[in-house]
Amino acid sequence: MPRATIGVIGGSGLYRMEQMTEVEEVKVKTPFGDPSDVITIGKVAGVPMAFLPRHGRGHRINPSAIPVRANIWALKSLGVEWVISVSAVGSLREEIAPRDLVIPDQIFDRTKSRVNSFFEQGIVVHCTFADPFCPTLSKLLLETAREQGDVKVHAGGTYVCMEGPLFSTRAESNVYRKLGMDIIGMTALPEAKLAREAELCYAMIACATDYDCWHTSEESVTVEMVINNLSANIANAQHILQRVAERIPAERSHVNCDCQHALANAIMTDRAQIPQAVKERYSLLIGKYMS
Ligand SMILES: CSC[C@H]1O[C@H](OP(=O)(O)O)[C@H](O)[C@@H]1O
Ligand SMILES: Nc1ncnc2[nH]cnc12
Repeated sequence: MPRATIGVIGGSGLYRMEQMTEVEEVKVKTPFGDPSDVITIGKVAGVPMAFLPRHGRGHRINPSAIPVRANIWALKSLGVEWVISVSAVGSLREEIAPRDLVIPDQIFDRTKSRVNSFFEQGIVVHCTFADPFCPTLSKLLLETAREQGDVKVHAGGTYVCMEGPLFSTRAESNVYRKLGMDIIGMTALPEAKLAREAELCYAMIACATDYDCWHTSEESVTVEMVINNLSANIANAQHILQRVAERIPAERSHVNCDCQHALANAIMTDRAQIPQAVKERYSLLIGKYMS
């Protein structure tokens, strides 16, 4: 299997990495079923990168049905340490206009029916999740995005993750604004949680495509609106991915961030009481903590 330390999860509008060379397609099997699609591994700006479209090519998978555990597990098993999510979002702020980019720093959970953890039975794990995005990777994305010049980039912001697939009501949209949320989407969770449990550094390029439905002088969000604004957004995001690839440290162990040690103090269960079968099932994630 080819390997890469950088993984990109493409959202709405990003189903392939056009600038990737030496491309190989890999089908990864995981204990949690098949990922959303084959993973393409190749080089971007000479740097190995893995790419997975979260809704599958052709946008076949609903936000609530994305096999997120399989996606994150598959990336981890290919050697990925850094995950960049590209996501379409609605704006809940006047100053975040459609086609702007946001590098968010917080998430608020409004999902209802999602599996949020790898760990089911036989082991109890509580990871710290106060800061859901990796500060190191977010800073790199922000600096790189700011060099784009022709696009407005917002530093930080709270992404409210709704269940979907319908967009919000106007009442919900207004409440999110009052609560201090900045952008809205349907996919950051459980992706960010599972990335944390897998000790991956996870950050997001959020592409604002619409003003959701709170804005009194703009039309309420439609898929057509999202698609029209996405093409410009995705072109910008692809440039950023190309530039950031060269800047991501080759050796993550030299970086001062907690993501890579997320399980170090999180496993509650007495090691002697974790069944051998559970240790083996999760060895990709917990193996280094079991000896
Ligand atoms: C097509 S608009 C709604 C859709 O777009 C976003 O997806 P992603 O985060 O994968 O770019 C949003 O979360 C919804 O899934
Ligand atoms: N307004 C919106 N609500 C939820 N997800 C979105 N993705 C893009 N725009 C969105």
